[in-house]
Amino acid sequence: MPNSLSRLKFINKNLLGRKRPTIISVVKDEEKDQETIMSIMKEVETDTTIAYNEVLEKCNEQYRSKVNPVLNKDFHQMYIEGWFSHDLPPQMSALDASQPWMLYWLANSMKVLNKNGLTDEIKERIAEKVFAISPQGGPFGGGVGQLPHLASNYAAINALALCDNIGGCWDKLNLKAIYEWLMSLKQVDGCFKTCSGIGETDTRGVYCALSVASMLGIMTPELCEGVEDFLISCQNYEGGFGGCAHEDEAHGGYTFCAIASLSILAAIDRIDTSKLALWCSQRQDNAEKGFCGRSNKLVDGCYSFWIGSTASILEWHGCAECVNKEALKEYILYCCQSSKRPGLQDKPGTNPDFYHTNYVLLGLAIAENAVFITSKEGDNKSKEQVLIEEPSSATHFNSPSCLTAINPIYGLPVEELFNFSTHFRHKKSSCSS
Ligand SMILES: CC(C)=CCC/C(C)=C/CC/C(C)=C/COP(=O)(O)OP(=O)(O)O
Ligand SMILES: [Zn+2]
Repeated sequence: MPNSLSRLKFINKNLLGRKRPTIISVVKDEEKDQETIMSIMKEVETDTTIAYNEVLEKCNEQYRSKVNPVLNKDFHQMYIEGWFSHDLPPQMSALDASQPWMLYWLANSMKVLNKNGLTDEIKERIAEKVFAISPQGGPFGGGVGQLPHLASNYAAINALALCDNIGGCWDKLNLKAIYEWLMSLKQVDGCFKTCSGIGETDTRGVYCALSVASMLGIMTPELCEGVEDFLISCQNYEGGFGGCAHEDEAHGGYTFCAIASLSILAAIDRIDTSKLALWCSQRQDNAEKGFCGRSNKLVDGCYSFWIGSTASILEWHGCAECVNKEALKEYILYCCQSSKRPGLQDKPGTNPDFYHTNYVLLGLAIAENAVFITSKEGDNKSKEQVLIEEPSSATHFNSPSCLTAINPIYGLPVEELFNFSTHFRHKKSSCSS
């Protein structure tokens, strides 16, 4: 035993870099049956179990303390208006490479809360800021003088989609430059590098590339070549998707990127949807009620969108409801907002931020606003196409919080997405005629 303990300590310290102490329990030979081992497992206390119990206690405090809370819409709207009308404090300089993200998160949160909430003045300022980053009309980096990046380019295009073509800003986009840049990032295995030369490759990049290309009407067979196969290879034994191929750990964020991309490619039927649905349902626990992003991790409000939209897309494709939307709504209303500070948060006791405000609101909008798509007879359009091209043929059940209807694939309001993509479809057909 002393030998094996010191060997374990050596492996942990030098090979795995773990800081936690190793706990060793001696099991007598006659006790070595399944049950004894199970009970030892339950008794082990680790940083993970301590953190889990602390979070659960904080959630329970919220569930005990309030009676049927509602979404405090005016309060959260104040949060967004406040950030649109003040300079960012110096401690937010860490977000310097995420400027288009901040525009998208804030503008989108406002639209979800109130479809008329963005003033023309704010829309003009958003467009001005986006085109200051790339006066050539894209592709876009995270700020002035920064290299174009798939994630910031995605956020910049989404932010512009929320601006109703103010000042003709949609026509300033350089579709040719964006398309050629996307093609230059393509890799032989079907995914995309996030940035020329130094970028990483995973399902996030694929989603950012396909989302933008499909909205701008610049999807081509060349752009999509090998993408489906790459995405399919990211589904692992758990049923969810990792960021990379072949058994990378399944994670809510990467799973959303894969499933939304496969949905854009109308290729959902090429994956194991039942296993994915089961994995999604395993992300939700009866106790906390919200979703976690991966096995044995903590509940977090942003997965209300990453997992919630994955579940919605699966439902469109005939899977039974695999998450408990009522429980999720409770988590959001009880645990992701506080009466002390406006904005939405990850979990009780954390601070609200732009990212969580957007994704918690999107998660609530999707959970409350079921969208059913009915294809017309003889119509060979995919459900995704129907929703983008003819949102009026989708039925929306009004949400109790009266939130704007959201397209789960794009994380944008159905109406704005329709107007934006229609603009580019018309442009394309008038150029080719
Ligand atoms: C459109 C686009 C680019 C989407 C990105 C989606 C994505 C990958 C989201 C994951 C974000 C996240 C909270 C990671 C945290 O990992 P963690 O280890 O801190 O959190 P965990 O403990 O919840 O896993
Ligand atoms: Zn989060």
